[in-house]
Amino acid sequence: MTAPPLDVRYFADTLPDADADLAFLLTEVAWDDRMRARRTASFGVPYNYSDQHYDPLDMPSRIAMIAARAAEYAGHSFNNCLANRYETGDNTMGFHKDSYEGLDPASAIAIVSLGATRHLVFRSIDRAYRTELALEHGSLLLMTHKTQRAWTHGVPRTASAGRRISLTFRCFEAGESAEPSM
Ligand SMILES: O=C(O)CCC(=O)C(=O)O
Ligand SMILES: [Fe+2]
Repeated sequence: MTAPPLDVRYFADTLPDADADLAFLLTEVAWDDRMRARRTASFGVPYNYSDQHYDPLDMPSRIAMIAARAAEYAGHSFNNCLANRYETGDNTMGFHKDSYEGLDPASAIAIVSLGATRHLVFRSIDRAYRTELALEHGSLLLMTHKTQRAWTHGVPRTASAGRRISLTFRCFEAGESAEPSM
């Protein structure tokens, strides 16, 4: 048996001003407390994520600049940013596949990381294979649709990890999420 291809690309040090980006996100964002495992926020087109609905919200210019940066690496633009705030190593994300419902199937999903390094663990759908990537401050990871079909991913608990924020960028087709708000 061989592991399915893990179609991801990792880039270190992609942001010119990562420390200021982190400071901005910590202080200027209205974080949502509806999820138990971590806090979230959504910018751009409306989004239904993990059973929660997020209304449309203009991207602040600092986030729009990071989206533009991610677009340079991905080769296409992004119109939603779902931010995750992990206050300590006890904040986690369980294994899941990112849904491509409403997304351009040819687009990538980008994860920009700020703050403490956390590991993104990938597990093949048949659970036979496991691999992980350290997501460092200022890094960018691109994942394709193919990756979501063959692997799940998650951010496990990490003893004594410091604060981390991830910005996940998605490209919804026609600027609309799968289930537009009424
Ligand atoms: O925080 C991370 O790096 C993982 C984010 C993620 O997988 C997601 O938002 O779907
Ligand atoms: Fe994900």
